[in-house]
Amino acid sequence: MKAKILIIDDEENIRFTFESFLSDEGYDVKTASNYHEAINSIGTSDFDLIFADIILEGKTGIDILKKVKEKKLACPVVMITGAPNIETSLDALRLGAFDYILKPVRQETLLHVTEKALQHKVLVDEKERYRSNLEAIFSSVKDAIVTVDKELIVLEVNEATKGMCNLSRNAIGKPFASFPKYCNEECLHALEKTIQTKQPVEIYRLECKHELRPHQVVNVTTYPLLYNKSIFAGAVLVIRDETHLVDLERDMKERQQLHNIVGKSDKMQTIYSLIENLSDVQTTVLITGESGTGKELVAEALHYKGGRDKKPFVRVNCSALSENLLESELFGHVKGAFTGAVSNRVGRFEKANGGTIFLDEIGDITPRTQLQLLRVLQEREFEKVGDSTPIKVDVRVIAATNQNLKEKIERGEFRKDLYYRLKVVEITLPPLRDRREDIPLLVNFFLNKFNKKLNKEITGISSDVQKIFMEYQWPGNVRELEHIIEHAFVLCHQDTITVNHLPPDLKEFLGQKISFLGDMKVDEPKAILQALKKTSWNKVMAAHLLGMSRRTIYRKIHNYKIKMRDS
Ligand SMILES: Nc1ncnc2c1ncn2[C@@H]1O[C@H](COP(=O)(O)OP(=O)(O)OP(=O)(O)O)[C@@H](O)[C@H]1O
Repeated sequence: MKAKILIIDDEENIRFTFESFLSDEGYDVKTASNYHEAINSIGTSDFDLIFADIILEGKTGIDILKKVKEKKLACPVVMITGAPNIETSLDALRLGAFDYILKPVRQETLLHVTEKALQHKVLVDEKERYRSNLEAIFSSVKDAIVTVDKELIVLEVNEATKGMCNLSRNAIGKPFASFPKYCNEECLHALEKTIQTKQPVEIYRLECKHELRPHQVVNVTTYPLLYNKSIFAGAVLVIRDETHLVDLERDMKERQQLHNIVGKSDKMQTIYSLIENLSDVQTTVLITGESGTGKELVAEALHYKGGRDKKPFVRVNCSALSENLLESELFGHVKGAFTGAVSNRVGRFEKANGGTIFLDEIGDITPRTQLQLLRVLQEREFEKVGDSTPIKVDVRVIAATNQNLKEKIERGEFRKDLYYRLKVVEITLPPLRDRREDIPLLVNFFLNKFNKKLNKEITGISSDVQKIFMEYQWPGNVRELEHIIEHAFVLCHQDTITVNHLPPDLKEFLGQKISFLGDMKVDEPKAILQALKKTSWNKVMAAHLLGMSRRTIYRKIHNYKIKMRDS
């Protein structure tokens, strides 16, 4: 764009000469013959440079200069002056004029000054842009920022500091230490340390004990303030409010449920955080864990807590179908693709477009399906059975298995490349016996569920039942607990579930435990042997039945020289 220049002079020949010299050089030139005309032009147009005669019928070029400064315009002003007025021109320089040129004006001088002034304007504009960007950042960030000089005098304070520390811009120019801070002043000490050592200081999760914001927790950082990258000039204090995050973490720690998953143990808190971190990213997730631990619930939570929740969640049980049927179920088929394919069929991948496909029991798929799946994961496209047209889909894949896929890989039954594609992130659900503290919560959850479903008013379980639940091994995990409570609901016609309402297995468990403990007093090796036989030689379960620790049973088996079935 052409630079815009204004010439202000009451002498027509000067205006004419300047205009023709500068227009010839490609500048956009306007002229004004007196002060009022000039002020009018300045008010209506943005100039990159102004030439103003020192003497202007009743006014001076200095008046023009003052007006430009008053309006905070960035354009340089060059004075045009005759020899007797040099003094005035020097005054003008002191007042901020960029330069002056002497009459009679030579063309080269004019062009040279013009070029210099315009270059200067470019630099000033650049600096101003930089400054206003910084200012915008400084005032818009949510962190409180304070800068101080080496004497701890406040140089700058941003908006956020008012809310967090009750410190406003009135503090500028005054000692930082002189303000009532209503807090433990740890930030002041951090600043003092940075001033002394010229090193940054970081305080993580500081409770500032602020009288006006009693729960406030902040991260405090101080940095040395360097001019020209090396001259130490003071320090910057940055305070980040972490209160919300700390509250959130506290809530998460006490969380008892996420979506339909129930549990408050630490193990479940870890699972909840994983789900929340993964719900909005599109990575493939492999969910592992014993049968009945809630893998499908986790898959649903990942889908419904993320951005795909309005799109379909499609579940496929990979073990329920033969290879051919599974293939057509997953990818669809066209009419006539095989005997029985009487019409076109849309596959589950296509149905899940935009949403999530949950491939349950992934460990059971055949090598051919494994290969097809690998291709979908790699290329996000597949073909229907009996058709060669590739179909592109945007589907998030979540897979689950209760099998040990690594062992399957070693046995050559599962593709390693597919395993790694599926297991971008793995969520491993703990068995119920490893999070027994969740059992009472789960029991309540299922009591509520079945009271509603079966229209009953059962309020709790007896202490014997509670004891059994807390000690039983739960090989079927939460599903088994749910079924046992459902079973008890059918038999129970009072307000409390007792041992009589439990299935025979569990009643037996209690009986065994009592009789073993009785035997123990008489003949310990016999009781251990019996417990081992009852539990199919599972030492951990036998120890449990006998109420001893795993280490104790190992030691006693060794001391009594009890022969294990297969040793
Ligand atoms: N943490 C939990 N909170 C509430 N219910 C649960 C929880 N875990 C499992 N369940 C319940 O247990 C049953 C089994 O859960 P789910 O089908 O998700 O387990 P799974 O690990 O996928 O089992 P499988 O490997 O046999 O497919 C469901 O009825 C589910 O609602």
